[in-house]
Amino acid sequence: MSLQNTDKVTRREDPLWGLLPYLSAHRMALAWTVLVGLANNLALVFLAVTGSYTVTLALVEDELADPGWWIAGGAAVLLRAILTWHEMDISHSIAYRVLAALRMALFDGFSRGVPSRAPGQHTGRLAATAMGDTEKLEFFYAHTLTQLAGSAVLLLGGTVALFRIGGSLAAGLVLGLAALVLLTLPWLRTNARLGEEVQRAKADQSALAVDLLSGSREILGFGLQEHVQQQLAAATHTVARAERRLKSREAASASMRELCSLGILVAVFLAAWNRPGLDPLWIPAVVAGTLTLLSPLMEAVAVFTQLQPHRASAARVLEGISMPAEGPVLTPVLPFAAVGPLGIEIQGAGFSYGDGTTALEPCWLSVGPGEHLGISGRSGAGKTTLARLLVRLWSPDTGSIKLVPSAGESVDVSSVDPRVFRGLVTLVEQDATIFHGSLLENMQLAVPGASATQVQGVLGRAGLVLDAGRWPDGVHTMIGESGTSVSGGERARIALARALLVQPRILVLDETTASLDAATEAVLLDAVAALSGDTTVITISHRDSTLARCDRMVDLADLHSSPLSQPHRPSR
Ligand SMILES: Nc1ncnc2c1ncn2[C@@H]1O[C@H](COP(=O)(O)OP(=O)(O)OP(=O)(O)O)[C@@H](O)[C@H]1O
Repeated sequence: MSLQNTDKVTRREDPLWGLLPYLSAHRMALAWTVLVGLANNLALVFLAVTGSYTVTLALVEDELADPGWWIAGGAAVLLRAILTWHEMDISHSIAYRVLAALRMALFDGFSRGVPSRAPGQHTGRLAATAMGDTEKLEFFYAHTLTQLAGSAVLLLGGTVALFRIGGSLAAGLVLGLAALVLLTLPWLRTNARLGEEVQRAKADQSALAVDLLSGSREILGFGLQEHVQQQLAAATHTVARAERRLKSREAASASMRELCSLGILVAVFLAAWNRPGLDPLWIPAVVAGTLTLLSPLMEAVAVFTQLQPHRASAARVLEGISMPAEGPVLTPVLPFAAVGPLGIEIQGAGFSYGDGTTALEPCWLSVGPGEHLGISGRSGAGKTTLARLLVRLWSPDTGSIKLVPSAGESVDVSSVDPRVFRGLVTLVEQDATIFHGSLLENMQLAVPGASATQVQGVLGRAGLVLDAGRWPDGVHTMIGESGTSVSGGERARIALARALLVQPRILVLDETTASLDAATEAVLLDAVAALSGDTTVITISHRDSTLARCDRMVDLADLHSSPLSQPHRPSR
């Protein structure tokens, strides 16, 4: 699942093309940018030609050009002013749209595929892809692609125009550009390697920054500040060194391009000079026009030398976007609108992680609608894995998990519309994430639009009373990133309240109360017990005291045989 492993993406297609379908909504805007850029470049070429001609005429012949030339020149200046402003305006707007489209598709992919948390996967690298790679590609699609398309048209138009003046002039341009491409080719591989080195160094730096920020307590606790500073300095140095090498290479490439530009200009000048029948007054205009034409063409060649790092960025983004869902939805999606509590039927469900580790041996279990079941088991038996299968974060490799309504057909969890399913089954884990923001904002993640009164009510049911001393702004009190300002007990109550707000039919609690003292746990268990009958509850815990109030208790180790041969344990 690692984003560094690009094998999963189909390599038959260039990843830069592969991302285009995600931008298809903006294709008209992109095409318009190409047209505007092209018109702007043409206006510049026209301005250079008319300007040079009128100046040459005045200097050499001591004669003012016809008013038509001045009017055309003035119109070109005006047109360029308008087009430059418009180009800047639309290219910024399209850049933001491209960035938003790529990031939305990427975060969709991450949210589908990231729950597996494979060992090679790192939040810092995912962040580097979401921030750095997408920005690089935003520039590519919003500016570079349009620039390349415009340059191709300019090259064609310029060659035809020069050819009409004389074949040797066009030959000077084409041969000069061909020489530049030939000189550039051997550098491509090294440029690509250097570009990728920079991206890799930045991704490593991002991963390190995430690790250091999340481990700040350990850093202080173990007195590792100096070590951390050295690590950061080394990572920064690696990025700087890679960037320096890339920049020097780019500077050398730029010098080579300028040399070739000069060669082309000299060739065009000599060809024009030797062109019989060409009025010498037009020679500076031809050279000026060619010079203006060359600037975007040279930039296009420069872009070509830097395509490979863009390709690598596109491959990483495409891989993120194409992450396979860990809990895919089976088609057809079945209508499921059962009322009342839901039971669960687990039939031989087993699961292995991508690295082949068997996390859960096939197991069988029936939970009746409205039942409160407790599951215990040794550490590493697969309890958390089972909880995540129940809420469809992942899909079982073997067997099935079905929702059982009080009346009507059972339905495989994978066939239920994801939006419907999220309202039916909710999981609360021990380390439930609290997001940066206020208490209310955290609660509204579960139910957007939930009112302050609703939130207060549900917090009260979970045993969290918002007294003014501790919660000065009530539900609007900020609780900080990862819930920095809340205690373990408060975090557990907030997480439970957030789940209760959804009013799920099935509530799965995975060690939710594990870090709480007996009194705090009792409050939470009371809130859970009050659900009995309306909501099916599955409580996973090591502690017998936590499971004591369940209707029935099972040990995960006993579930690996079919229901008939499972050992019988007395109900409460
Ligand atoms: N992302 C992962 N990749 C590979 N193996 C994993 C991953 N997560 C868990 N495992 C392994 O799967 C097995 C089951 O893990 P799980 O967390 O489900 O057990 P558990 O019963 O909840 O354990 P505990 O009671 O200690 O929390 C363990 O052997 C664990 O090492």
